Amino acid sequence: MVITPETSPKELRKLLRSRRRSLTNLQQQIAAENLCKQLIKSPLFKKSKHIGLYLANDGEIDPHLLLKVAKKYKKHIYLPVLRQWPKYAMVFQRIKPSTRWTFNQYKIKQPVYDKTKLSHPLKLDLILMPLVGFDKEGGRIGMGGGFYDRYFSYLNRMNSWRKPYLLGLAHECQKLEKLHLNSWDIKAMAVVTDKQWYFH
Ligand SMILES: Nc1nc2c(c(=O)[nH]1)N(C=O)[C@@H](CNc1ccc(C(=O)N[C@@H](CCC(=O)O)C(=O)O)cc1)CN2
Ligand SMILES: Nc1ncnc2c1ncn2[C@@H]1O[C@H](COP(=O)(O)OP(=O)(O)OP(=O)(O)O)[C@@H](O)[C@H]1O
Repeated sequence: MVITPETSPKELRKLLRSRRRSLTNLQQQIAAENLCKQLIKSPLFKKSKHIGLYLANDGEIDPHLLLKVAKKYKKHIYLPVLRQWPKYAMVFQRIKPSTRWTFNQYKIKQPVYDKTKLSHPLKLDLILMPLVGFDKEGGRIGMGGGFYDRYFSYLNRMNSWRKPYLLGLAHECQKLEKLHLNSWDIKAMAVVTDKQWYFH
C-alpha cells in the first residue's frame, strides 16, 4: 500500500506497524545495536541520570542494550506503567533487580505498580519514546492510546519546560514526509533511528 496525503490516521498506523513488524530478527538486532551505539556516545544520554525507557513490543526498535550501560554508569531506569484506573494515565516507575513484573492490558510487560518507585515527570532527564511514525520536525504517531500525549500535556503548559528531554526512537522505515498534527499532539524534541539523528 502506498501512503498518500489522503491516507487516514488509522490506515497510516496500521501500515507503519506492519512495516516495523516485518523486519527480520537479524534486522531488529542490527537496528538495536546501531541505535544503542549512537545513543551511548551522545551528550544527551551521557548527561542524563534518570531515564525513561520502554520494553520493545510490536516490532519497536529495541533499546534494551542501554540497560547494561545504564547500570555501569549508575543511571536510574524507569518504565511506563498503565493501570486499570485511571484508565488513560501512564506513570514512570523505577526498575531494580528486585522489581516484580506483570503485563498491562495490551500484554506489554511492565513492573507491578509500586507508588514508592514512581518518578515525578520533572525528575526524569530523558524519556525515550517508542514511535510508530515520525517526520523530520518531530511530528509523531504513537500507538493511539494518547498515553504519552497526556503524560506531557501538563509539561507543555509550563513555560519553563527544560526536562525531561523527549526523544523519539524509531526504525528508519517509519519516517514520513510531513505528518498532520492534532492540537493535543506533543512533538518529539528529536528522533533517533538505526541510521541517524533528526533534530529540528
Ligand atoms: N513498548 C511500549 N510500551 C508502552 C507503550 C508503547 O507504545 N510501547 N505505550 C505507549 O502508549 C503504552 C501502551 N500503549 C498502547 C496503546 C495501544 C496499544 C494497542 O495495541 N492498541 C490496539 C487495540 C487493543 C485494544 O483495544 O485492546 C490497537 O490499536 O490495535 C498498545 C499499547 C505503555 N507502554
Ligand atoms: N492531553 C490530552 N487530554 C485528553 N485526551 C487526550 C490528550 N492527548 C491525547 N488525547 C486523546 O488520546 C487519543 C489518542 O491520540 P493520538 O491518536 O494522537 O495518539 P498517539 O499520539 O498515537 O499516542 P501516544 O501519545 O500515546 O503516543 C485521542 O483520542 C486524543 O483525544
